[in-house]
Amino acid sequence: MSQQSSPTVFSAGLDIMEMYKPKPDRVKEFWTTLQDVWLALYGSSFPTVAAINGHSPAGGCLLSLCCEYRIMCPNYSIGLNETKLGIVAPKWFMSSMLGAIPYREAELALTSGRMFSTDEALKIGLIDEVASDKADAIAKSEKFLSQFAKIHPIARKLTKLNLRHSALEWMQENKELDLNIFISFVGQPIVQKSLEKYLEGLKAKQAK
Ligand SMILES: CC/C=C\C/C=C\CCCC/C=C/C(=O)SCCNC(=O)CCNC(=O)[C@H](O)C(C)(C)COP(=O)(O)OP(=O)(O)OC[C@H]1O[C@@H](n2cnc3c(N)ncnc32)[C@H](O)[C@@H]1OP(=O)(O)O
Repeated sequence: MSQQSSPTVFSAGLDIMEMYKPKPDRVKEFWTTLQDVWLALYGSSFPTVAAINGHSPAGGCLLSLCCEYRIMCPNYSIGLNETKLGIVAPKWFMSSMLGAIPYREAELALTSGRMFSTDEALKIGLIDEVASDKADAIAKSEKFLSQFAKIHPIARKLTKLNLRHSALEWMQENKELDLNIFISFVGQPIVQKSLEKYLEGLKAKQAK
């Protein structure tokens, strides 16, 4: 459950203003912080559930994909919509999605930057359950977690971390490479132009 300033947003993803005209003194910290959050959450030895009580685009969707189980409230949207911004979901965003939905669904979703409604997300397996509201999402999360009381904690932890091993190992070994890809990618004029257009679209939507 994220504690957000907007009651209808679980997480709006990365701050686009950090990628639009990025400041050289901030960009490294920005990206390595995200890498570290992913490593900590995706690689957590604890069982994790995302109670998604709001829209969850891109980085927001990624946060939920780090968890083993996703419960979402109705009438929100979720997905890795990066291509809609003219950017590319990094390899580890993609592998997080592939841990939840079949390759074919992921390919269609990622290439089109599709955002799914709660019901659509349930249908493809991007979320595991629908909750009627925030309290129900918390109750369902507790129910999911309580099943592990009967499972040996070391057996559960090693099983989870073995399943996630190759993605985690890739990141641990390639943090610097991944950072350099990010910096050179967002620095391209064509990418900056796309982000500018996307931001204009957000502002125009808000002005309506
Ligand atoms: C080979 C190459 C390999 C690798 C490439 C490397 C790197 C590139 C990949 C980087 C990965 C990126 C991940 C991301 O997370 S990108 C961010 C994606 N997020 C979005 O698209 C969300 C956009 N926002 C919305 O859809 C809506 O705002 C939302 C969240 C549904 C809420 O809607 P609503 O309540 O109606 O609010 P408004 O739309 O009116 O927005 C209010 C206000 O917030 C600003 N805003 C919204 N989201 C963001 C954001 N993510 N960053 C910055 N600002 C945001 C919006 O513009 C409004 O601002 P204002 O100042 O006008 O109040």
